[in-house]
Amino acid sequence: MRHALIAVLVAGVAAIVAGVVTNDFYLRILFNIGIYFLCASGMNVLLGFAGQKSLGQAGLFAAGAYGAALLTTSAWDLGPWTALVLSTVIAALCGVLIAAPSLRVRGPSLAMVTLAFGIVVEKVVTEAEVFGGAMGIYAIKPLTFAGEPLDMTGWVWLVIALGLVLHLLLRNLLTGRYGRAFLSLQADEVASGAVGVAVHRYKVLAFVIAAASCGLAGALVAQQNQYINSDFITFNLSIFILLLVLFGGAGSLAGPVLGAVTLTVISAMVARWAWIEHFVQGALLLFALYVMPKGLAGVLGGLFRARRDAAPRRAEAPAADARLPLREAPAMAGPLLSAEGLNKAYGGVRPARDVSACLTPGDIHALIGPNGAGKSTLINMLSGVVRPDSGRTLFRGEALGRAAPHAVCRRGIARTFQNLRLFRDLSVRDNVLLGQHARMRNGFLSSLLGLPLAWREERAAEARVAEILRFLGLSGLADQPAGALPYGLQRRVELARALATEPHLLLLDEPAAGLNPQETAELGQILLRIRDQGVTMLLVEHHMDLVMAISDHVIVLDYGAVIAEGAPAVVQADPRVMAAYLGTDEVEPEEEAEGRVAVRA
Ligand SMILES: Nc1ncnc2c1ncn2[C@@H]1O[C@H](COP(=O)(O)OP(=O)(O)OP(=O)(O)O)[C@@H](O)[C@H]1O
Repeated sequence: MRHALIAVLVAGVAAIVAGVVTNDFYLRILFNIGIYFLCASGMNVLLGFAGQKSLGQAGLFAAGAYGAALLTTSAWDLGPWTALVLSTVIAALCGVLIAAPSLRVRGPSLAMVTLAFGIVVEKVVTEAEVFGGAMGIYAIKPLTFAGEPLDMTGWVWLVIALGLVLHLLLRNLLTGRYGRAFLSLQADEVASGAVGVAVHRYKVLAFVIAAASCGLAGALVAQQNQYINSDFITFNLSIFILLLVLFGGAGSLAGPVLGAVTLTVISAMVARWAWIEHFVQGALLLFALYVMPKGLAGVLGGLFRARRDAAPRRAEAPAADARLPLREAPAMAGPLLSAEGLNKAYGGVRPARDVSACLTPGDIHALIGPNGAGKSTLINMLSGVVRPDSGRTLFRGEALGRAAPHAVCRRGIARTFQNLRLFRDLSVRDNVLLGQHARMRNGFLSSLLGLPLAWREERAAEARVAEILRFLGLSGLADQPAGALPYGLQRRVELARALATEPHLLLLDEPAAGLNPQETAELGQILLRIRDQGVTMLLVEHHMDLVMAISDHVIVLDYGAVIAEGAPAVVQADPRVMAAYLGTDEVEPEEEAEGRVAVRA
């Protein structure tokens, strides 16, 4: 509520200023601030939250502007308000178009593709007859109120009102489930999919939001000016929109307003010297990138934030009475998971050769084998990160097929990674809340509108996360950035995040890697408690003491094939296992006869 009140207050003050000012030049500056704020708000979702770099926003601005122009001047002859809505929708659809490459390319390549989109649109609107060529389109219908076209003050009030509504809607969206999902995309797409975020869908959504807000701004500009031509649609505009977000503070809710106000005023001040305007923009971009990586919002936030006491960096003892949240599921007979004849080859390397395995529910299964045996590859195939070349996996009796990682997670398989994949800049709580992503029922509209369902789901997820943190002794660290914790605790946070998906099956890829002996022993106790609460586990581990102490069933891989499996003691005594670990094909007959073969890591 406090945030909403401040936003209403700022908008109210701006509206009063607009009501008092009579000078058309100043009113136009206020109008431009509103227009750039709309562009920056959407772009902030795309760049600041989802981390997708787009240099083609001018093309989306054009989609809105020319959409409004054509809809009100051509044979359609629609009313200006209808045209405003439809042109925003057209721009949003164009957003889907430029989102498509983002599903295949990333980083600089994506920036290049979006840049090309902007250039193509610029050329098309300059050359094509339907867009009026270089002359553009005239006599666009302006918006009206009570039958009268809006005057300049009316236009400013309108953009303030639209800006306020957009800000409050995006604030609802970004402070909950959707905002966390966007941030997870920016941090690590693989981990994002593994916690149940539909990576492609969320990328497209971020592009659509940015496109719709830019298109809305474009349509408003066309309707206010009552004409549009290709001079509006320049590469410079795309850079300016990017700069608005970077300078204001990417990923901050206050960033767009700070960027829009500062840069519009600076632009207006230097506008009379066109050559200086571009120079100033370039200099500001460099300044923002090098001196204030978090933009103005970051600088101001640093000034006003009270100094925090040195944060505790130690976990407390796990709470014995804490209960993990578990998903309801009908009881089933038979194995929880069975892999049948899985094969995978990377060129000449074959990390999976006809691998079959059966995981009974309620047990800790260990997957061991020498380095390069194919353990991680098997975990990757079971979690949807890697597609097997052949074979199939049945989970709870149903084939996993070619399910993507987020879909596998939704079915009840969670995982951790050999090389930690935490969302390092997010707090421990947010990391674990991301684990709850697929368990929450609030969709896009209820989140955007801040409906009670969204609040209820958020509160319920927070309560479940608090219980998981208690279970693992991490409650005192909930507000710490995950990346700032000692390594052993980061491993525990990753485990907490996986548990928050409420899995039936937990795949743990070397959870004890990098832990000291005491931490390894504590981990063993935690895994036993997790099993006792009903979660089945498949554990890849090199620490044989841990494996032998806690596993109910051990599978041994060598050169991508299962060479032994069974109870720990049986596997320990298997000569083939010994041979695999020692790198020999032979085992001394008397050793085998005496059962003296021990597995060593
Ligand atoms: N994406 C890939 N491209 C090419 N080769 C790969 C790929 N992923 C794995 N491999 C190869 O497959 C083999 C098995 O790798 P994998 O990581 O599954 O083994 P591992 O048993 O988990 O090993 P470690 O215990 O060292 O982690 C290795 O030779 C590895 O180099």
